[in-house]
Amino acid sequence: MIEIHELTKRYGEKTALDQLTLTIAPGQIFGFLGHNGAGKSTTIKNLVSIIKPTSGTITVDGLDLERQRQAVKEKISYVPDTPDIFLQLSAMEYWDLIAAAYQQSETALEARRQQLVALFDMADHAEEPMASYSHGMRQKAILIGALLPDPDIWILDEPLQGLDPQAAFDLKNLMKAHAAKGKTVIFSTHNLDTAQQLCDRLAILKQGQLIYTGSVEQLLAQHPQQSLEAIYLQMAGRRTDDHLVDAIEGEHDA
Ligand SMILES: Nc1ncnc2c1ncn2[C@@H]1O[C@H](COP(=O)(O)OP(=O)(O)OP(=O)(O)O)[C@@H](O)[C@H]1O
Repeated sequence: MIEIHELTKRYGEKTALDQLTLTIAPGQIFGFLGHNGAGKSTTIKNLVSIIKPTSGTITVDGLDLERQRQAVKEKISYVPDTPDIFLQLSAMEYWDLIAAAYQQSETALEARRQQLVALFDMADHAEEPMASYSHGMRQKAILIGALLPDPDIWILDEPLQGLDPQAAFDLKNLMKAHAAKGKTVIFSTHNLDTAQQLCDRLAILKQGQLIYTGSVEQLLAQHPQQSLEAIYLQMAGRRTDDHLVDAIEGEHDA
């Protein structure tokens, strides 16, 4: 169980996250939605303790993230919002680095690595430097590294970004299987279809504030006859009409 209590993050005068309070139970796929700059990555970076909150607390299975950071980190794997890291390493060197950080059986890690490499079709590229990879290949290499130790909580910042349809399909199935085992998957996305397909619960953020938390089904039931896209755009406070598009492109058929 993850409990976020009144989490606030300020950058100078800018409040990126404002008193966020949320509970995320095990056995769920939990999605963060929000426009650019809404505070999704800020929430995620606090959860994986890459940044420190200005105020507020996070506990994971009763452990306080601030005071018991190492114990919490061992429960979590993280995919950052950009895969452009450790580019001088080959994927194999990067995975070795990750594996060494976890106190797990080498045989089990190696078996899981081989399965993930086969699934994401990365065997032919594993020895090449990640600098030579396409965006999607880097994303796959980072994903394999994050999923290798298989901790209870996966925290994935826009994990489907840049993946080909096969890899996206496989990752979505891995996420569902992890949650079905009673574990936790937290991710952010801009893709509403993906959110609808995957999320047991979602949180919608707007300018650092939580404006909705609940299931997609509950949200749709509160707004009968409307698509998730229309509901989301209204809640996030943006236009759903076309007058700015028309101003650029002229009248068009929808
Ligand atoms: N290091 C930083 N310094 C100053 N402001 C920051 C910093 N990181 C984020 N912000 C600001 O905090 C706010 C929230 O940013 P965040 O990256 O969490 O948004 P996001 O919802 O993940 O957006 P996106 O969908 O574009 O990735 C934005 O206004 C952003 O400009």
